[in-house]
Amino acid sequence: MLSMHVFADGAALAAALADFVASKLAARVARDGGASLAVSGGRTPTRFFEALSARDLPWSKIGITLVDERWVRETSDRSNARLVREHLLKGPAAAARFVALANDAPTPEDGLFAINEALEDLYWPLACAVLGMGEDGHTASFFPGGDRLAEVLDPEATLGLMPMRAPGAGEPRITLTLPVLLAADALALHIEGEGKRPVLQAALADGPVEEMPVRAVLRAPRPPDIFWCP
Ligand SMILES: O=C1O[C@H](COP(=O)(O)O)[C@@H](O)[C@H](O)[C@H]1O
Repeated sequence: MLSMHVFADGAALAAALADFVASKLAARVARDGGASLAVSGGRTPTRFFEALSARDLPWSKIGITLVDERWVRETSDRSNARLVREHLLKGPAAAARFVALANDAPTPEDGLFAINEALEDLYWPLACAVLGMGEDGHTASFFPGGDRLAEVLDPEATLGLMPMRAPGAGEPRITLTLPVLLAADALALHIEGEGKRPVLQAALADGPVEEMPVRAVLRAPRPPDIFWCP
């Protein structure tokens, strides 16, 4: 059953999504002594990151990583890690442990082993994953036409992290796979802007997952909470 949370504006959405994520993190820290969060990049999450960074949480017990990354240096304004460092890992949240999904290796394939090793230090499964959605219906780096789309969407995928290349993706990518995301205690889908309203409507309608890969999470047995504002 889908839960749709609709807000008048991005500030109200950011505050509510920060509360949602903070509650999931706090619950896992209370239960396990630590918790992990995976966040998306792109343009949408900035306000949410700022709101979450100010929440009163035991940040030193919290690990943060990304849902997906573009294979670029952190100096690039296309870097999702850069967005996290500038807008989330500040104030109290600076005490969190951050594992980036890109490194200096020339390709995602070359860098994968080291990233997987670093990810082992986080608490699994994730307490929460926050997804975004592109206007082409991608989420994470599950792109229409992606060269490894079938593998990342495979519910039995044994790898948690995979490279991805796609015509609409720009740079080579790296992404958490669907089973890792669906194993999270809670999943949120964060969508802002009138331009994405028809995209979400189309994604919620019938049609192949390969055309709009965000359908893979919308049709999951435990679908995400959707946080939407115009
Ligand atoms: O490329 C990406 O795009 C999506 C959506 O980004 P937005 O700019 O439309 O908010 C994002 O969720 C993903 O993490 C990012 O790598």
